[in-house]
Order: sequence, then structure tokens, then C-alpha cells
Amino acid sequence: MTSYQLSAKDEMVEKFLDAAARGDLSQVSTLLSHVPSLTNQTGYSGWTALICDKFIVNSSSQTAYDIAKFWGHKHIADLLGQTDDGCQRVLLGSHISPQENYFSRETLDRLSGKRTDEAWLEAKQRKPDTVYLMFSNLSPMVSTPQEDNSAAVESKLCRFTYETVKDLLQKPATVLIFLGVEKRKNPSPYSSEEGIQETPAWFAFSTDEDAAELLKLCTERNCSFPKMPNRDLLKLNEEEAGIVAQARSVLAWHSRYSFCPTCGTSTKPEEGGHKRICLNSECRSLKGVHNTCYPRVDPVVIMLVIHPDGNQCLLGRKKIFPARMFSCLAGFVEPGETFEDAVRREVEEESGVQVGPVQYISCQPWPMPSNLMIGCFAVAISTDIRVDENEIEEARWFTRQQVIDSLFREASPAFIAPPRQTIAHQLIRHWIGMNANL
Ligand SMILES: NC(=O)C1=CN([C@@H]2O[C@H](COP(=O)(O)OP(=O)(O)OC[C@H]3O[C@@H](n4cnc5c(N)ncnc54)[C@H](OP(=O)(O)O)[C@@H]3O)[C@@H](O)[C@H]2O)C=CC1
Ligand SMILES: [Mg+2]
Ligand SMILES: [Mg+2]
Ligand SMILES: [Mg+2]
Ligand SMILES: [Zn+2]
Repeated sequence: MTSYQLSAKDEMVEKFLDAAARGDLSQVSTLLSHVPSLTNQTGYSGWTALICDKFIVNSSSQTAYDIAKFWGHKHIADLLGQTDDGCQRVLLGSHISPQENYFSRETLDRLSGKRTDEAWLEAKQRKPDTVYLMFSNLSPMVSTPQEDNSAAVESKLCRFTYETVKDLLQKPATVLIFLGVEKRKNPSPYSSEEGIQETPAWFAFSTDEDAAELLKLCTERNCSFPKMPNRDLLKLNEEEAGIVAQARSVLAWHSRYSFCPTCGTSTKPEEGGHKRICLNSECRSLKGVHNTCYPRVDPVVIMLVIHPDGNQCLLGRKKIFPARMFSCLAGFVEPGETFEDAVRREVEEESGVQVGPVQYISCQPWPMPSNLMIGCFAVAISTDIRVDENEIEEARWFTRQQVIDSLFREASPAFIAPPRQTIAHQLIRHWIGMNANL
């Protein structure tokens, strides 16, 4: 029995909520006549049947008003948007806590203003409490409690002191970046900017020295440089994952930009590793603002496409996915394109399905190498699937029940959902938290 399996009472609540969602008045009244307390019960997705409090939010941080607006139920949205004193209340964003995705926790204060203060950075580098993360081939050194490759085993970043790594920092191929300083756990209302600067600093560096020799520098057990970032970096805890998201993307950018894209001359790191400048003093990249000088972030839209009937969603699989795994469609935003247009274009390119309304849900830094995943819901206005076989092997409509079975029940589901650390998983899960027919 898993923690997701439902008790008899929970089953009853889910049945009630499902009947309410489908607008099945006769079943709603039958169930209520047996168990009147169902009116105020909340399902596992955070939903009630909208009887008690219109400001309650579901697990996707959406009020009934948000859902009504999204589905174009203007009359209901207008009713819900009225506050008791008759004023329109702006609900979105007012009391909603933002969704947190894996790779998005900010544990460090980046102190970007200090990146140009070379004396301060140098002094920080030598402090005994300063933390160094070591990367080889764009993978951080991690330790695992035992030699076990299963996804359930948590990895920890190996942390080094200045004394241990100072020789490596001198090597010409080493690239060092300043990540920030630890945020204070309980910041005092009187803590000054100076106070924050005194908390331990974190740096990351990449080295091309022999990996086996590097592993000998660590005293932790079972150290390694993971080989498959898409899988292995998902084993860190949320704090460390957030730090790796920053470090890996910036180091990946350094590894690709050792020559100036404008004139081909060598470049060198500056500003705590957050800028590279061209060594040719005549180069155009030194005049004005140039995006070749700064680490790049590539926006990617990722969308859960919802069937016009509200009860199915479109998922696709690429050839490289593990067997039976289906996920949200995704694609790079192109220049001059809005997120919404990118969603519509990518969905049509990959699946032939046309999309109408698009709603932003949340985003996720994805440091493989440097994407920002922009998570959206999108409502389909056509349903025939024509797959672009260059990008997707198969795309299918899955029912809410098939998705629930895949996420929460163990018995052979119709497909395997992507891992919980992906925004794709979170979008699918949030959709399950939505009342399909409101
Ligand atoms: N966190 C999550 O939940 C998920 C993350 N992702 C990530 O999203 C990213 C994009 O998804 P994907 O479906 O592959 O994207 P697309 O559908 O846009 O297709 C990818 C293709 O676009 C081309 N391409 C590569 N880089 C760029 C760029 N910067 N701008 C424009 N086109 C580019 C490449 O073609 P060519 O090789 O022919 O040049 C690539 O094969 C992937 O990196 C993937 O790892 C995807 C799904 C889930
Ligand atoms: Mg595509
Ligand atoms: Mg794609
Ligand atoms: Mg594309
Ligand atoms: Zn140049």
C-alpha cells in the first residue's frame, strides 16, 4: 500500500468532487443526502466543491476565480470576482504563494554588486569558511551514501576549502565563478549590508585535471563526477540543486565561449566569472551591450495541452525517453516570439494539434545546459494528432483517470510520468488538481 492509495473516506470525497466537477447534480445530491459533511471536504488535490470559501486555493495556487477565468466562464468569474463590498478584487497574485520547482531554490544571496569588487572577492576566496564546489566535464563532485545507482539514493555535493583547492585554482585551464554568500537563516531586522557580506561565500570551479586524481582530494565516501546530468543531478536535495542550477549553467557557458563570437579572438572571465570579455581592444563586442559577454539563458516553453472537453491531456514521447514514458511537449522560444505564440507553434509543429488560450503556470531553471523552462497550460482547439517524427515518436491524449493512475497508483498505468523533479511532472500534477468542467 502506498501513501497515495486512498482510504474509503477519501474515495467518497473524490467521488463527490468528481461528480461536482462533471456537473452531475443527481449524484451530488445523493452523496450529500448520505454524508452532509462532504460539502466542506478537501480532496488530495486541494479542491473543495466550492461551497465554503471562494478564496481557497488548490495545490496549483489557483482560486475558483482563476479557473473560471481560464476556462472562459465569464459569468462565474464575474460573480466570484465581486467582493462583499461589491468591488472587483484582483485575486491573481494577491495571496498566492509561488510554486517552487526543483532547481529553483535560491539558497545563496548572489551579491551581484560585489562581482566587480576584486579585492573583496580575493579576500573571500581565502577565508576558511568559504565553500568550493569542484566540476569536471560540467559535473559537480558528489558523494552518495552507498554505491547504488537507483534514483531513490540522495547525493550530496562535495564541499572543499581554499587550502585543499588553492593549487588547482592557479592552473590556467581552471575557471572560477563566485556564486554568492549564504543567506542568513534568521535575518535580524538590523542586519546591515556588511553583515550579509560576512556570511560564508560559495565558489564553483571547473578543472580539466585527471578526474581520478581529483577524487582523491575528497574525504567523503563514494565520490564521483556523475556521467548523466539529466538523471544524476536530480538526486540532490532542493537547496543543492538550486546552487548547481546556477553553477552548471555558468560553467557550461564558459566552456563554450573561450573565443569571441564577434571576432574570434580569445576571451577572458571577469566579474567573478559572470562576464567574458574579448582580448581584442578593437572588438565591437567591447562597445555597447552585447549578449555574447554574459552567460546565456535559453527560454523553452513547456506546456500541458488540455483537450477541449477538459478531461484529457496531450503527452508525447521522444525516442530517447525510457520505455513507456510520456511527457509534456516542449520547445525553444524563437527570436521575436511571445511565450504564447511559441506554445502554439511548437504544439502544432510536433503534434498537429492547434491551441487557443495559453496560461503561464510556473518556471524552472534547467541547467542542461542553460534553459529556462516556462511552464504553461494550453487549451486545444483541434484534436487530431499528426506527429512530427523528427522530434516526437508518439503523442496521445490521456484521460484524467489514466493520469491519476500513473501519478498515484502502482498498478500498470497506461504510461509512465516524468520524474517529480521535472516541471513536466508538476504541470501534469497541477492539472489533476484542477476541476475539469468548472
Ligand atoms: N524540465 C522538464 O520538465 C523538461 C525539460 N526539457 C528540456 O527542454 C529543452 C527543449 O525541448 P525540446 O523539445 O528538445 O525543444 P524543441 O522542440 O525546440 O526541439 C529541439 C531541437 O531544436 C533545436 N535547438 C537546440 N537549441 C536551440 C535553441 N537554443 N533555439 C532554437 N532551437 C534549438 C535542436 O535542433 P538541431 O539539433 O537539429 O539543431 C534541437 O534538437 C531540452 O533541452 C530538454 O532537456 C524538455 C522536456 C521536459
Ligand atoms: Mg519542437
Ligand atoms: Mg520539442
Ligand atoms: Mg523548436
Ligand atoms: Zn571580439
